[in-house]
Amino acid sequence: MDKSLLNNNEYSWCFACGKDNPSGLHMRFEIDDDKCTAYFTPRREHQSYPGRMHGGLVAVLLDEVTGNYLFAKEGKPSYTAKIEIRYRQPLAIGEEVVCTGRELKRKGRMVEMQGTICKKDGTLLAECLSKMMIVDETPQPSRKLAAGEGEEE
Ligand SMILES: CCCCCCCCCC(=O)SCCNC(=O)CCNC(=O)[C@H](O)C(C)(C)COP(=O)(O)OP(=O)(O)OC[C@H]1O[C@@H](n2cnc3c(N)ncnc32)[C@H](O)[C@@H]1OP(=O)(O)O
Repeated sequence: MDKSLLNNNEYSWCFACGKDNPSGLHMRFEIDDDKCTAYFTPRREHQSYPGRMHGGLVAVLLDEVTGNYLFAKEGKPSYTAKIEIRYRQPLAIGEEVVCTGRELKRKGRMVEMQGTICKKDGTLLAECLSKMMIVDETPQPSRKLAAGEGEEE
């Protein structure tokens, strides 16, 4: 993959992985031939009921680790068209988890992905099956965001 893509300012505000997003999760990834891996420790601000990560944010982890695999492999964006999640056990606040995204199969631009989140001992906490549509968008040229851009008045 062209690593400059990840430094492109157009992508650096992604809620899950953008380095410039102060409210984001700041996920980081390792890309192998057949999978993408991310390590993440939920913090208190990610909580729903006491001690457990919000389910919507668990979905973000799964969506991102699968989407990032394709982003790295294809060098262009893919949009989530469908995602189905099985929440098996809570993600505990303060306990690191391992997120993994893999491609299952593809037909044309539509790719079926599998995502998992496990404890470090391998216990499965959550998993997803998703469909992602690869789009033929050339990444936008990198540009410096003007101060305050994207913020509400
Ligand atoms: C910074 C780096 C970050 C990297 C990681 C990112 C991870 C996060 C990803 C996201 O958050 S993406 C944002 C959330 N998702 C969206 O905003 C997607 C919104 N939906 C769309 O934009 C469009 O619906 C979509 C691009 C998914 C598809 O539109 P298209 O115009 O390209 O396709 P079209 O609707 O013409 O359908 C093409 C084919 O796909 C099929 N299809 C479309 N959606 C489907 C679906 N959901 N399930 C099954 N099939 C589907 C459709 O039936 C059709 O089949 P046929 O070719 O056989 O006719």
